[in-house]
Amino acid sequence: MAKQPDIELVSLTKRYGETVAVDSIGLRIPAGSYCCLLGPSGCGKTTTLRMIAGHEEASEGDIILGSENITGLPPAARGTAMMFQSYALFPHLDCTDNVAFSLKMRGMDKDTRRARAVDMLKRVHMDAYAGRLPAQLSGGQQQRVALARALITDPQVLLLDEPLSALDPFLRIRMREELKSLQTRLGISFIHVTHSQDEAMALADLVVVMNGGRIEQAAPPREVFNKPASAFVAKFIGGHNVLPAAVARAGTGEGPFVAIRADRMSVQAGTSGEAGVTSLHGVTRSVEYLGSTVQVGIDVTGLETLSATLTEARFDASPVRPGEPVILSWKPEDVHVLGR
Ligand SMILES: Nc1ncnc2c1ncn2[C@@H]1O[C@H](COP(=O)(O)OP(=O)(O)OP(=O)(O)O)[C@@H](O)[C@H]1O
Repeated sequence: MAKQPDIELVSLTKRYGETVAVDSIGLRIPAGSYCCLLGPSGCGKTTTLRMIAGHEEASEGDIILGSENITGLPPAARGTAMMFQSYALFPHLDCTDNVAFSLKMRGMDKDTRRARAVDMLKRVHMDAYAGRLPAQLSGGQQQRVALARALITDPQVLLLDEPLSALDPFLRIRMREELKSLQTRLGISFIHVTHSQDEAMALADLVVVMNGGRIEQAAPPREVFNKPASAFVAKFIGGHNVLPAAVARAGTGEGPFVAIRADRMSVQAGTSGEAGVTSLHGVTRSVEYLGSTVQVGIDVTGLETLSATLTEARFDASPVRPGEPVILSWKPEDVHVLGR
């Protein structure tokens, strides 16, 4: 296989009038990565993706693929392909012709392009449906055809904008696994926009957390979870309590906040004893049974509601009820000082 290229964004910016949708971002995506752009609505994920695809002109900055600056190239000349939502399939064309469409545009003869389309349909396990119209397929099957249609041009980078959002939860997880295995088999980079933390954590080699047009953190999923760079990342990723450093007595001058994983918290009923360096008095607000874990919400005066995620066994050994006073504690080594 030819060496796949890295993709690099250099001071990439997009302005719409007064609105700065993407604010001078810098990012290197190593060849063969599964990269997820993650963030809340309006943070600039889609605009970034569309600039990489060439569907949106950059206001400033560069997009480099391997050694080539592709910033000014038209979409079809970039070596990228965008997977559009399944409803963008042509309703009057069967799966084979939908997938072969861009090859037709490139002037490839009918037999060759249909053979290549069927080959691509095989890769996404849809060759048995090659002669069906999109309306005769389930949502998940349509997604696979849309995927084959994007991959038929042999892109070096596949761009996906919320590809799983229209699917039901069961199918979403199945398609998620298929996307990952397809990316691994093809060995090309996928850049996937999502607002789902779970999706990004499950799929990505590189999670890029965006906020207000900027990149808050770009790192492998475990690093984002265990060492969030900022209070925003810790809160957005979830599973953390963000506390003022002074409250956690961790005021080291490095940042105003600390994060402590919710599954590293202990909860004890009662009020006895002083709140120490690693504990706080609070009142149980909620107890949610989630199957293998129990989520306990705790109100502490002056702070946002904190949470503790306990295994069912730990909870059962020392159960607490809503309204009950509790002591919430943690180990000093579980305190992660946030940079900002
Ligand atoms: N064509 C446009 N004209 C003006 N403003 C735009 C345009 N497209 C996007 N924006 C603005 O740019 C910002 C980033 O939008 P973008 O669609 O990239 O966000 P997003 O993170 O993908 O959000 P979502 O998850 O809701 O799709 C938003 O403030 C949005 O209102």
